[in-house]
Amino acid sequence: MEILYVNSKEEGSQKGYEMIREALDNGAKVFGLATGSTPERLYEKLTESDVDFSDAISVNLDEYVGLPGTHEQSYRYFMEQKLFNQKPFKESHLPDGMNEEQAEIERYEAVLSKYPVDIQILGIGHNGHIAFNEPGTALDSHTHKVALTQSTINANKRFFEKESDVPGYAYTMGLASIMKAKKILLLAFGEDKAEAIKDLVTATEPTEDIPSTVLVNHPDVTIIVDQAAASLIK
Ligand SMILES: N[C@@H]1[C@@H](O)[C@H](O)[C@@H](COP(=O)(O)O)O[C@@H]1O
Repeated sequence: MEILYVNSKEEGSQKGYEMIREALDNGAKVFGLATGSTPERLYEKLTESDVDFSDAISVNLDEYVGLPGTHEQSYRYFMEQKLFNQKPFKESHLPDGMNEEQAEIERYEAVLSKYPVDIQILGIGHNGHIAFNEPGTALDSHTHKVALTQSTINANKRFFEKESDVPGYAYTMGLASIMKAKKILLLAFGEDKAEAIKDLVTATEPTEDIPSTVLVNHPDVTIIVDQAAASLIK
């Protein structure tokens, strides 16, 4: 696990941008994408550049259950606004929050088998969740439906008018699905991520209590942290 210390979100987003470009230049075809505030600046940098994803495929980590892709808080809508409208991919895949559970799990697993991820961008939740894999998720999990924890609902309610509007469930790639990516790039910015980063980088083996620790066994993980997120490990 390589840790890249940067001074700011801006510098970290620039580094992330460079790594994505490098992957593309080196022939990466499938990009695993994440939502949330963490990769926003990185996506902005991609949209401002001359990068061309028209031969590439994107697959996203997760989606809220019950929100159609046209809903402003859906992750599909987020990706369209932040990246896809400006930089279209040949195909962009996200879980479909409106599809029935079993059908959606099967459909998305087929997508992931068809398109193995070359480079996966990840953020991290306060409780160490990655994608929507909450503490207690099996380390060998694949795409599944998850009940969001109160901690995650609290963190995400800022995007909704009121807390009761936050969906209680999501479809998410599992921890084993994420581990299949050839390369993983986890970004964390801000003091509120310091605890989660400490839990991750001090872990010696994976534990279900802290989903991010599954990454300890991945051969190619880079973590980009700003000073605030690194404040408990430096
Ligand atoms: N499902 C997403 C995660 O993929 C994301 O990493 C996390 C952190 O979000 P933020 O980057 O806004 O802190 O939030 C959500 O729960």
